[in-house]
Amino acid sequence: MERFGLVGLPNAGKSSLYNALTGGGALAAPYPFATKDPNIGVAMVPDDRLDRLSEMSKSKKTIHAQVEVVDIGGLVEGASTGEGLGNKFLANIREVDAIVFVLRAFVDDDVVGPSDPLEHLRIVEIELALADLETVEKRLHQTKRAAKLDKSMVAETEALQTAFDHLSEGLPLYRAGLSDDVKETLAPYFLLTNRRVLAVVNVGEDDIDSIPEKEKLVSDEFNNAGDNVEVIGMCIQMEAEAAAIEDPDERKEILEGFGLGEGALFRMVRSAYHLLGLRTYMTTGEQESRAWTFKEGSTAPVCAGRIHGDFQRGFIRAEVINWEELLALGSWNAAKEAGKMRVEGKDYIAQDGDVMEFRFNV
Ligand SMILES: Nc1ncnc2c1ncn2[C@@H]1O[C@H](COP(=O)(O)OP(=O)(O)OP(=O)(O)O)[C@@H](O)[C@H]1O
Ligand SMILES: [Mg+2]
Repeated sequence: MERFGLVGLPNAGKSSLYNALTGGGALAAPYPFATKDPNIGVAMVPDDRLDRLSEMSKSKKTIHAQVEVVDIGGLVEGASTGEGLGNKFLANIREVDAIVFVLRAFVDDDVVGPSDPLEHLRIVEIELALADLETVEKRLHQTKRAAKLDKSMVAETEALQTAFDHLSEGLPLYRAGLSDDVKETLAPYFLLTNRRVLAVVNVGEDDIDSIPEKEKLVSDEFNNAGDNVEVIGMCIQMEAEAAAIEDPDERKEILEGFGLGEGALFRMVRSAYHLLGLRTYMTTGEQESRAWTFKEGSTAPVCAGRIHGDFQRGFIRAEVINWEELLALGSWNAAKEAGKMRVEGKDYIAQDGDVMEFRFNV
């Protein structure tokens, strides 16, 4: 399962966001370092397309895609050299697929810490870049020596040198405009900044109207990050309160009452999912309708393998139709009879929103 890691200063709202996403019971408290050990939970990826297919098929079960969320302790200036919880927490985020920055913009005198999201961003970025610099420096030292004897080490050495140059200027790698080749060469080092970032700007309850403005403030700051970064503003406190309500209709009412529309959590999970290059295909039937996650560009057999290895090994063909088209036709059988079902082979590149059924033989 893909993992998102929440990163930010103490009291930024990480645990509150974690609770809102996972329904989990992480301690959210108005003092720094409330979180010491990481909380790990599962968040559902909401998808209206799946709900509608499930309704069409009168499915007994509806199973949404899921992602894992990791809530870690707050980081402070000097974390990369051991301040606060120090380097320990950095280890907790090395293995996440995407980093979510939680940047505080709410003002509350009872909750210590700055309320300027740009100050939060500055500290978080410096600490992550410094941690990466340390990793890169150590490794560069070794590969430089090795490259003298072994020419196959040259590309790696060059990639590390490029990373070193950017990081030593305090520039996180997602802002450095690295080529795909360099990025890939660096991938085995699990660098913290060699990946995409979703930044959540956490505004106060009385400040909902300022969300677009705060989003822009932070987006502008990321102007050299290209499409490696997405920014989303929300009031985590209110989103968390709404998310705690079990009844979906009641929750909707509360969100609308707050003036929050469908709520920002759904939007956030979808953005993060998309940012990671993750896509969804669906299966639907009387037993269940289910969303399956695949990496953009995957072939039909790879998608089939998400269900079961045998589906991939013994793949023969896939029957495919776009979800909206299927919905308009009303049922799988109707689509078949109308000749709208496409038969695709092993080279087919799956598309987001495909509904598929696989034929296989093992
Ligand atoms: N948008 C908001 N407006 C007002 N208060 C908020 C908002 N978001 C979070 N808070 C409050 O701020 C405090 C800190 O939140 P939380 O514990 O989630 O932070 P954290 O980032 O997990 O901190 P730590 O790093 O110490 O674990 C909590 O009391 C929480 O209720
Ligand atoms: Mg916390």
